[in-house]
Amino acid sequence: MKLKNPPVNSLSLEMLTELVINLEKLENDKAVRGLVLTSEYPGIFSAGLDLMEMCGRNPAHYAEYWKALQEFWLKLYQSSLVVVAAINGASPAGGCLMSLICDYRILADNPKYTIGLNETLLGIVAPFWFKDTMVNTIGHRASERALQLGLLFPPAEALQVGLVDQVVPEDKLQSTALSVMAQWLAIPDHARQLTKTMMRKPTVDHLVKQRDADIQNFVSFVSRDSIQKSLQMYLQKLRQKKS
Ligand SMILES: CC/C=C\C/C=C\C/C=C\C/C=C/C(=O)SCCNC(=O)CCNC(=O)[C@H](O)C(C)(C)COP(=O)(O)OP(=O)(O)OC[C@H]1O[C@@H](n2cnc3c(N)ncnc32)[C@H](O)[C@@H]1OP(=O)(O)O
Repeated sequence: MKLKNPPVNSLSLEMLTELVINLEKLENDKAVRGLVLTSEYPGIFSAGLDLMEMCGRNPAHYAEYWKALQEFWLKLYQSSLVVVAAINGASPAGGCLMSLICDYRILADNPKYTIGLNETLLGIVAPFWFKDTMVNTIGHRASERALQLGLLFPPAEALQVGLVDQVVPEDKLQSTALSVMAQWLAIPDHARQLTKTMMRKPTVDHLVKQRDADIQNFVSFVSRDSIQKSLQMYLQKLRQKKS
């Protein structure tokens, strides 16, 4: 599946909705057992959540957006398919989250392709289920440091901390993803799927129990004037980068 939402594959409401629909289609297709997730635009895997969905909108929109994000996370994290992320570009914040909920992560070796949950750099806080997903991958101490500092790891460091499973030359990314997929598909589906469910259930249950409260938290947090100001300033900085 190639992510295709120009210019930076941000996770807009429309993109999240389409991703869920496409995942459902693939899961319902008995001929499909695995999925390689990559970007149509080498250089950018995903810029994460769409900042335009979180700026200057009304509370009902924020709630709808957050619910769609939760839905996407729940769908992909619990997918019965083998999901391999072939990360062919920068993967900050929500882009990193999307990689973390796959089963295996391969990052192309390019110093510009950084990955991490950098929310604090924007003056916002990674929600508990982003944090849980990261802790499940790299452990508590490394997550605490990465989250507080909003670290974006270049490939060698991402590998060292365990944020990705493999770093390969850019021209070997797709072939590596296919051989990893073959290895995972050699395992009987039912045993692998039940194991995945068992490993992920506590984290899923944590969000499911708190879903409505989490939406309310997001809406009140993102509606604050101070947060709106931080996000606007961050967007402005991104735009000024060009001039
Ligand atoms: C108590 C807690 C309770 C509840 C929790 C509450 C809040 C927590 C909320 C949310 C968690 C947030 C998660 C996120 O994912 S936020 C998004 C974070 N993303 C980033 O920081 C990445 C920003 N982008 C970049 O660094 C670069 O764009 C990138 C490296 C991806 C690509 O660089 P490049 O030089 O190729 O392109 P640019 O010129 O920078 O960008 C082109 C164009 O795209 C716009 N853009 C970039 N990123 C985003 C984005 N995430 N959303 C929307 N738009 C984006 C950028 O402004 C440019 O636009 P324009 O100038 O108009 O062409």
